[in-house]
Amino acid sequence: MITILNDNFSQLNDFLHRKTFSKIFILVDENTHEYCLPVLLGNMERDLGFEILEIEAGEEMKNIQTANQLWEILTEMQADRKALIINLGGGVITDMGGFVASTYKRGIQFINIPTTLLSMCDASIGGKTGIDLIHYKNMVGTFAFPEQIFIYPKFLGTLPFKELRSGFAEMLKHGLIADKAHWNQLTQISKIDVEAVTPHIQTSMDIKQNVVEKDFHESNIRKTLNFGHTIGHAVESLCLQQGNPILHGEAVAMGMISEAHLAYLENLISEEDAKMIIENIQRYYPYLDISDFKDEDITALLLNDKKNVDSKINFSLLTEIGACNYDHQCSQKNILESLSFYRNLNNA
Ligand SMILES: NC(=O)c1ccc[n+]([C@@H]2O[C@H](COP(=O)([O-])OP(=O)(O)OC[C@H]3O[C@@H](n4cnc5c(N)ncnc54)[C@H](O)[C@@H]3O)[C@@H](O)[C@H]2O)c1
Ligand SMILES: O=C(O)C(=O)C[C@@H](O)[C@H](O)[C@H](O)COP(=O)(O)O
Ligand SMILES: [Zn+2]
Repeated sequence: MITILNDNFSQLNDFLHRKTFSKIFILVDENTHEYCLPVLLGNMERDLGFEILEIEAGEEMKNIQTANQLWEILTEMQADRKALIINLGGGVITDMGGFVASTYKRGIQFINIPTTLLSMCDASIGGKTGIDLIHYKNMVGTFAFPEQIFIYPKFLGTLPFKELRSGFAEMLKHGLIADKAHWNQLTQISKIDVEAVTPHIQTSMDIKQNVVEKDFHESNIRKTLNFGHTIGHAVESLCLQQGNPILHGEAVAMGMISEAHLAYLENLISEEDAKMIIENIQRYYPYLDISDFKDEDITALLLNDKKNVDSKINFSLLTEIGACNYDHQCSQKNILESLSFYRNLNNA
């Protein structure tokens, strides 16, 4: 269940009082500790005891070493099966905290309080938890629903612009795969800022939740939420491997451009639609230099995508603006052409 919080967080206090938790752990990173924790603690009723778990910020922390440290701390603090983890942060915190909670003592309860645009509209919803393996994105994880998701849009007030823009990419994705009107409204935004994006958060959350309700375990339609991620994740992984991480939404924006062109090459959408989608995404996102990455390096990662079966690369591609297929296999020639199309945008 998703709740938009009042300014006094009364729904959160009600939830915490209704259920009896043996201990409450609040997972934060250094930035959500500084900017969001004081707001949460200022509104949480005093009789509720808690412990703070803090990790460094960034995708590089979403790994087994961090998970292990958190499992060890929970053990040292004698967290039992009635303990609760509150994930207060962006997608790294909700993915990591959800993973740690869903595996510790075979699963304890957790709630998500997302603090980035990306985690409000996407990562905190749907129960995909996980960590990266070496540089491979989200290779180890669980499907585990949070008990509740509490949204407080005012947290966005301290979010850096690049992070806001990163989350906007997943919102654009929601419009492209499922709701043309959402896409049309988002693309009317000339400057991404909190004021412009906030009115669209609810629609974007609803799109994600609707898809997840139909297919929690990603057997079919949930794969559409992976549009832009097949190529996007490969590029994000390579950047992570180089020690030069990019933001998830920046990778998804790049992936959506390549995959929109790929959908055109595969005769799924018209050239005109592909061009319109690509030009709009380019309005918001600077060109991402992938010239260092060889086709073989990208293809090797595509071959490990989680949607693949029998060593065949399964794409989720647009069939129109507002609709997306899945399990679509493309010719190798078209995949490589979509990458070279992206590289050439630099000179266009
Ligand atoms: N599970 C899912 O369904 C799902 C969906 C999309 C993305 N993801 C994952 O989410 C991650 C990306 O999430 P993200 O973009 O939220 O990144 P993030 O968690 O790294 O947060 C981005 C940055 O903003 C800081 N921050 C967070 N809230 C803030 C605030 N209110 N004020 C100031 N700074 C703040 C963080 O400390 C961090 O430095 C990736 O690992 C991606 O794979 C998961
Ligand atoms: O919730 C989903 O399903 C998604 O695919 C949403 C994506 O935006 C998100 O990045 C997700 O973590 C990708 O999952 P993965 O299974 O490709 O790792
Ligand atoms: Zn994503």
